[in-house]
Amino acid sequence: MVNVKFEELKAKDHLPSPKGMALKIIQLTLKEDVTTQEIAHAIKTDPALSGRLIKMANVLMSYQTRPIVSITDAVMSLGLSIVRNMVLSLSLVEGSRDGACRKFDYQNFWSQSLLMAIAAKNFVEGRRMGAAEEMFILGLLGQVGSLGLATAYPQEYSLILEKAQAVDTNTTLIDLERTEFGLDHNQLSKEMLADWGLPQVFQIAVLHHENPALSDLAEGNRSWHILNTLHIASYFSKACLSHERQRHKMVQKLILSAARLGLEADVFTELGDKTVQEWREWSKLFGIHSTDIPLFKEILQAAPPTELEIFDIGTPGISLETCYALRILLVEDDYATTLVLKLLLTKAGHTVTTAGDGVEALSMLDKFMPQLIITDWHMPKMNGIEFCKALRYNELWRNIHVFVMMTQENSDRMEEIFEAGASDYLTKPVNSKVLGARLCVTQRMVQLQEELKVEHQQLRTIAAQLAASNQRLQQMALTDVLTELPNRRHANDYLEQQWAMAERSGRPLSCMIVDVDFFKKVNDTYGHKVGDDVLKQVAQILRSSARKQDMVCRFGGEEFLVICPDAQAEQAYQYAERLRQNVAAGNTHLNLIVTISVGVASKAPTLLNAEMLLQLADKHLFMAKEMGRNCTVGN
Ligand SMILES: Nc1nc2c(ncn2[C@@H]2O[C@H](COP(=O)(O)OP(=O)(O)OP(=O)(O)O)[C@@H](O)[C@H]2O)c(=O)[nH]1
Repeated sequence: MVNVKFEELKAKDHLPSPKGMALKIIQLTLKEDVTTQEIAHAIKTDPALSGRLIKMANVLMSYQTRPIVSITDAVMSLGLSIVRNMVLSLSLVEGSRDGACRKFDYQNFWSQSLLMAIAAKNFVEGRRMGAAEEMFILGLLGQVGSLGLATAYPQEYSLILEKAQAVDTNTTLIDLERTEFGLDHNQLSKEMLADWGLPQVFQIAVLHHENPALSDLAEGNRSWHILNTLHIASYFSKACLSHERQRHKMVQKLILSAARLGLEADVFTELGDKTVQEWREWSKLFGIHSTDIPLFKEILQAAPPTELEIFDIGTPGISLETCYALRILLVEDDYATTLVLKLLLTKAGHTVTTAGDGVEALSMLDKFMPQLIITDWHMPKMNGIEFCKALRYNELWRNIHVFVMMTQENSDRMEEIFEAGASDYLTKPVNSKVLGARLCVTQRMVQLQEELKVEHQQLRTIAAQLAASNQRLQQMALTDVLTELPNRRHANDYLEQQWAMAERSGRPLSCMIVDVDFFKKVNDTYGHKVGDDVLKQVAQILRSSARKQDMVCRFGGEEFLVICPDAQAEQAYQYAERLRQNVAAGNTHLNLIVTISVGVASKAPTLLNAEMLLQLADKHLFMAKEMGRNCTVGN
């Protein structure tokens, strides 16, 4: 449809096109077997064109030390295709300085196109991304469709421009053009470039340069860079030629859009001023007007970009998906790059904090513990490599994931960043798809780390609970439930231990078996419950009467065993007597008179083991019972 419309316009010869000698030269360049001499000869037949071409070649090739003095020289230095496009551009400018469209400002059109051309050339030079001479031509012809509409439909386009200016939005102009002519100025530019034989990548760039988000070019490839450079160059030219208040706002956005292409704020500011200066010089060459524009540094000082404004920079679409939001610390000295990256990451759902250099970043780590740090390589005070090393030397920070951002030129020094401890790298300008992919891997790793941490914590809690319940179980296994005294098993173990120690050290050891007298009677008379209470009270008296190092145990039924380390027979006997008297004097349940009989045994050479010591104590207990109870029998 668009193509049909274009063919119609072309057939009627209504579009601006190279005329006369220029047309002949262009046709000549399309011949496969054409020689440099033939082209040079053809150009020379038009002295005015030759003069402009040599001037233009010298300005474009200003980085060459040797000036271009002849047409042959120009064709040799610039190549056939660039010379051809230069002839085309010069011829168009020459042939369309004014026209019949009343509302179309022809002077301003070429003035802005020239500014766009120089900007495109300089922005590409600044990043070494492509042929600057080609970008110049692309910039110059980038809006040629508007001139085309003004030439083909002077009256109708005048009315449309009037209507569009009333609402003052570009979308409206495009809509009006489509409705009125069946194609808009960008579509017409594309068709005209295609007709003149300019490469397809240029055609796509002019078609989408006002809104690059509409193209489906893969971010980061050459075509994407050409399109976005043209977009910024176009926006730059509009900003420069707009009113002061409007310009301030546009420059802020411009700085941030340029950062997306890897042009840091300082570099971009310098390039901007250089472009304006060159524009004034070039304007003389093309015979078109230029105006005074303040230095970009001054514009920015008056209104630096703020975080709020970054949400409206109209940069190419971003496709970062977040499955797991990360805490990210961004360390970068260029504020424009910082703002743009922060926007990318925040939009993707991550929490982002920023630092201007490594020293500031380190001082922030105690308060903001990031899961990922994205740091620039080149920074003042402490560069990215030193920063990485500082992180890896610290116990608390060594597990933080770190991406180091590097320029294309640094890519051969990549091993340095990994040696310093970086987890990964990003090439500037950061490609949002690459960043998204790297983040996805980091998100998965951080998520696993966090899950592991939780699992470890749960395991530690379970282990602590197990240890506590084991201890309780062990305690229960060794404790008598009724009296809460160590039980017979515990008593036997302890006695064995003490026996072994006494054997080794030669120190004394005694034990005593305590038995409640006539206990059956208590049970029979008062019942089992009262019997239990009496046993508990006797246990209590025995425990409170014992020395620190003695162990009082329930040995079974109404029998207790008291193990007395470091006690001679004599001492043990006295101690047993004291126990017996305390029990007899104790206030027991229902004022019952409770007495005990005690059999004491002390370690002696005739006793070979703990078992024999116990047997002796039991024998003495039996004797005490025989003697009428409530008494003590010892060695
Ligand atoms: N209430 C209660 N009685 C118990 C417990 N363990 C053993 N007995 C009782 O203690 C009594 C011990 O009786 P005997 O062995 O005949 O001895 P005794 O009546 O104390 O007489 P002598 O030891 O000869 O003075 C038995 O009736 C057992 O049932 C217990 O945990 N609680």
